Formats: sequence, structure tokens, C-alpha cells
Amino acid sequence: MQAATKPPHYHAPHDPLHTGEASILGAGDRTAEGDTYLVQDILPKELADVAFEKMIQEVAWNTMFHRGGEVPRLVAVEGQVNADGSFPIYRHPADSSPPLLPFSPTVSLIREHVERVLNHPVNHVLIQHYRTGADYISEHSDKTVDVVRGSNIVNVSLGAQRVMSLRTKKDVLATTGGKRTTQRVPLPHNSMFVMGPATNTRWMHSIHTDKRPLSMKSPAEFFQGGERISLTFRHIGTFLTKGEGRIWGQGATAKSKEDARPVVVGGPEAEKLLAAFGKENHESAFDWEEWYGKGSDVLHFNPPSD
Ligand SMILES: O=C(O)CCC(=O)C(=O)O
Ligand SMILES: [Fe+2]
Repeated sequence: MQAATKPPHYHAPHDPLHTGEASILGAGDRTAEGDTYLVQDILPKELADVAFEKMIQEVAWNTMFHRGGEVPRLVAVEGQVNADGSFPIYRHPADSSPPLLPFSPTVSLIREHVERVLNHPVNHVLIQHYRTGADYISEHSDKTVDVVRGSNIVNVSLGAQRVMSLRTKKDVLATTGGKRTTQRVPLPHNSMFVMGPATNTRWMHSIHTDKRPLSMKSPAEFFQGGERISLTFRHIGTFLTKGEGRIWGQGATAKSKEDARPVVVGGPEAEKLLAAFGKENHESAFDWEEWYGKGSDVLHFNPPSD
């Protein structure tokens, strides 16, 4: 964003993680590791104008739990369900994830536009509704055991503009001797933030709360009454059979459908995968082959409680 485009009353959103020296980047800027960029006006106007309201109606919104608490936003998962009922699975640490449903009509249209601009398909989407400026996502790196290696992760934004904060992982300090670098990318309505694999390996990302009153926000920030929907599209390489009994693909021990193996619930295998997720979150030299290469058949981290 250029300074000249800010309204006179503009105050930057509060960002507890930095002291004000972070660069603010936009479309066309080299971001993070240089494999990350923002595309504006990803959807044609007719679709961009109605997509938010349609998705509020069409998407099966859920609350999700992590470490015993509700995550501060509504979520839904959709994906490409194959003719035999099998579907892609994206594993990340959470106590429970919503069920995957087939792409709903408006999400389907958005996916077509995303695939047209990216040079690879996407078969899975995590949809999140930030109901007010108080909803947020804490700092993390995306977990890539199930993300097709080398593919990008895409965030489409609809509604109020929020800021994507990118920060180098803490251990990068050891090699540079300097401060952790922060970059901030405002995500306007109808934009697509493309995050490359090198950026996800070396940087963490978050959407901080923005609790300023609407009167202190720019028109882009109070658009849609301050509500935002994001669609995180991924190209997933791991699959579950219909009924979730068996698992195969990139992140599983069986690499082909013919060899699909029973899913594992809880136990030492689950602990191992959680430990690997923790490493991916904090190590900028995370060795994918070492931690994920053999695959894991864990589906749920905790045995079902009765
Ligand atoms: O809402 C966003 O744009 C970010 C979502 C995100 O980082 C994630 O789902 O992993
Ligand atoms: Fe993320």
C-alpha cells in the first residue's frame, strides 16, 4: 500500500509483534523469500460483489476447537470428492476439524479463478469467517505433510481488509545475528495472497486482531461491516477412502490407493506427528524428508472420548 492512498485519519492496525519498523508490502513487491505475492482483483466484479453474502448462506460454518478452546473464527472445509467417495485430507494440530463437504457453488467458481492464475490445481479449501476485528489467527507455519511438495498455498480474501503479518522464524536469528524480520501485507477485498513453499519454511504468518473502532478504519478496512472471509486453497496429495477407514498418498505410509492402509487414532504415532508439526512451526531448516518422508497414517490425535 502506498502512503498516498491512505485516508488522513488512517491509523495502522495495532500489531503487538513488532515495534513499527515492519515493511508494508502490496501487489508487485518482493515478499518474504520472493516466492510470495499478492494478486488484486482475482474475481470478476459480478462475482466479487456477491461472493461474500452467498458464502455466508452456502457454507456449513462450524466452530473448531484447539487445545480445549474455541478458535476465534468460524471455519468450514470443502474439497474435491472423487467418484468413489474418497477425498483429500489436510492434517494439522487441532482437537477436531469440521467434516469435508464437496465444493459449494460459489466456492467452486472462486476455485476456477484461482486455478486459472496459479500454475497448479487446488483440491482442498479451509474457509474462515473473521466475524469482527476481534477474530484472528495466531502466528504459525502451515503444516505441509499433506501439501503437494513445491505447490503454493493461496489465501483469497473477501470483505474487510485485514493484514497478513509475516515474520521470520526465531532460529533465523542464529544465522543472521540480526532481528527477526517482519513484513505486513494488507489483504484487500477480492485479492489472492500466494505463499510459496520457501516462505512457509522460513517464515511464520498471522492475522492479528484489529480492534480499532470502525470510525478509525479506512473504507477498505470497514468494508462489509468489518467482516472478512478467507479461503485457504491447497493442493493436497493425501487421501482418505469413503468412510475414513483408510489413508494413502504423499503424507501416508502407503503411497498409492491400491495399498491404502487403515487410519491410526492417537497413540505414539500421533505423538510423533504432533512433534513433527511442532518442529515445522519453529525450524527454518525443517527437513521435510526426515520428518514426513516415511508418511504417517494418523487421522485423529486423541482417541474419541465417550
Ligand atoms: O485468513 C487468512 O488469510 C490466513 C489463514 C491461514 O493462515 C491458514 O488457514 O493457515
Ligand atoms: Fe496459515
